[in-house]
Amino acid sequence: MSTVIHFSPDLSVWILHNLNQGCAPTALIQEMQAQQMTAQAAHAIVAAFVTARQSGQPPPVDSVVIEDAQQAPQPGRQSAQASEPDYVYEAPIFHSGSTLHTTDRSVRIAARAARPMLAVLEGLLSADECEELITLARPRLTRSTVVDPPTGLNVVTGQRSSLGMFFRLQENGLIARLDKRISEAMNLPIENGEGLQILHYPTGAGSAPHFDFLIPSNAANQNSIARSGQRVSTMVTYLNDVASGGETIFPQAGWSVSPQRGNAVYFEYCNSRNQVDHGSLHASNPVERGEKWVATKWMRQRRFVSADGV
Ligand SMILES: O=C(O)CCC(=O)C(=O)O
Ligand SMILES: [Fe+2]
Repeated sequence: MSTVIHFSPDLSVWILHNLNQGCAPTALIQEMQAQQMTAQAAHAIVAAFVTARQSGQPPPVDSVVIEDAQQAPQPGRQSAQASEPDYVYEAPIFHSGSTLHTTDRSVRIAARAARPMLAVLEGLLSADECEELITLARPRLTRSTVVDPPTGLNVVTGQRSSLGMFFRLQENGLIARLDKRISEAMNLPIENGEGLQILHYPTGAGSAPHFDFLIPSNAANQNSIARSGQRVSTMVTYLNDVASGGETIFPQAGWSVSPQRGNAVYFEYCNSRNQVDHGSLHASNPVERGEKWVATKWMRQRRFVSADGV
């Protein structure tokens, strides 16, 4: 199910003007909320404009479509939507400080943001580890054909789509070492992690804006949430340098993270009240030149148990 949010030409002109002036998207969202628009509608509209700008696409004309999972306001439901509590930013799960120390590697935190909570890590993986992951994953890649916005999985746009595969948790020595290091960096137990996912984006491929958390109203997610709890955080590690394009973008934060081999972007989006942060919306810009490889780790609230019980 999806909902169309219409907006006026005046609003469109206002958003474009302010973005061109360098206004922060969050400031626009706040102003729209001050004008009685719901947080969800304001987020969705501004995110659509920012995403279009960052990916060189034309801006939306007079409407945006959002999934019910994003809890879109519908005409006549404004008051119900307005009363929905905003996401409460609690103390991050993530480490504080400018360097984090895992068992076998110290990793520098190059930058961080609070809302959404995200951080850029330098040198989480060595160049050799990145190469080894690509070598092991390459023969096992399958096309990411599932386009499923409610789950945030494998959502691919562009003329070509990405290819992906999953390693089983600790399936060999290298993966065990990396599962341990990445879980330490994410400050959660190794068993809360889903198996490491490798994605390969050929030239032209990217991913559409999506959330990584599971949408509880989606029947397909309910069993998974019952088994392992919600997803709470993501670590995307870049396995190669991309000649041009392929940035991970966070439209609502106005952030764009360049893919650089061994570096990673971390973000979290679920608090102890089980609220999920719609500010964690993100996408991969299409790869303009070269190719892009990433390793993604998703963490759950509890030990991860897959559909087949392992
Ligand atoms: O490739 C990226 O930059 C983002 C990957 C991503 O969003 C995901 O794996 O969920
Ligand atoms: Fe994602």
